[in-house]
Amino acid sequence: MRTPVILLASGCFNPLTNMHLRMFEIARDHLHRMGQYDVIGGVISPVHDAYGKKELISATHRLNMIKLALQDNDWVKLSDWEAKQESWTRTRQILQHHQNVINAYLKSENNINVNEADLNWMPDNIHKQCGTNRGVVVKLLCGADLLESFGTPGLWADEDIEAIVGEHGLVVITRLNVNLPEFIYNSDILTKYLANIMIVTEFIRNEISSTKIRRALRRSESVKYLIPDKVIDYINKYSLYGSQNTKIF
Ligand SMILES: Nc1ncnc2c1ncn2[C@@H]1O[C@H](COP(=O)(O)OP(=O)(O)OP(=O)(O)O)[C@@H](O)[C@H]1O
Ligand SMILES: O=C(O)c1ccc[n+]([C@@H]2O[C@H](COP(=O)([O-])O)[C@@H](O)[C@H]2O)c1
Repeated sequence: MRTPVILLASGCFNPLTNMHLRMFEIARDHLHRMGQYDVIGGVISPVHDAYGKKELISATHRLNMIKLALQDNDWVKLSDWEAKQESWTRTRQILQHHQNVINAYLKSENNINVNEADLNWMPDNIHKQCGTNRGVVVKLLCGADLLESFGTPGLWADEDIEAIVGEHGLVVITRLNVNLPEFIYNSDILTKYLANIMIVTEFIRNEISSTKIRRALRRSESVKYLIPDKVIDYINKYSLYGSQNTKIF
């Protein structure tokens, strides 16, 4: 029997790009082709404002843009749990929270109090898709650069990396200039849990990044077809990313 999986992408989404949405599609295709997993949902979890990364705009705006971008998406949902915590939360805790909540909910057959915020990111027809006996695994969906950041000294705790890879698992999308097999080979922890790391090769190479989108916006260059139209309208409306009086349609 296939294991039900939710793919969770945590990051800045500053702003959300078409590549963020595409990551979910290619990861789901890949996992289904492998035959071992049943991807029952996708979750986008934008980072808390307190993460404090340069140029990070408020979570309110980032959440609103994701909501607009997902309006026509029938399987990827927004989770605002991380962004609404008191402060920044480690990725390990985010994965654990989502996995615990969904499994408790499934076991209880609706009889526990799940708060509104958590109901919002759960897949539609979750009971039908999973029944009560099949535990859902929440896997971290990320790009190769995020995996590479595991090697930045002092950034991630070793025990967190071990829990993320060992208890959840990674689905990693290739990115230009990152040699994933070599990076994994050089890490003892990653090699130990190799079976839990799925590498998804994006053959239709595409280097859209939020950094490049912000740069284009600052320079009044068009970002159409790189981010969803509704997100462009929102950026225009609130003059985000230095886009005042610019032509970004
Ligand atoms: N072009 C891409 N290819 C593969 N993965 C990507 C790509 N763009 C973003 N991602 C992944 O999406 C997740 C969320 O990323 P994030 O919001 O930090 O996007 P980003 O575009 O890399 O941001 P920034 O340019 O601001 O650093 C991360 O796991 C990141 O690796
Ligand atoms: O959990 C950790 O220890 C941890 C350490 C560094 C980064 N992260 C997460 O990694 C995500 C991407 O960060 P960044 O800086 O690459 O945009 C963001 O969601 C952070 O919360 C998480």
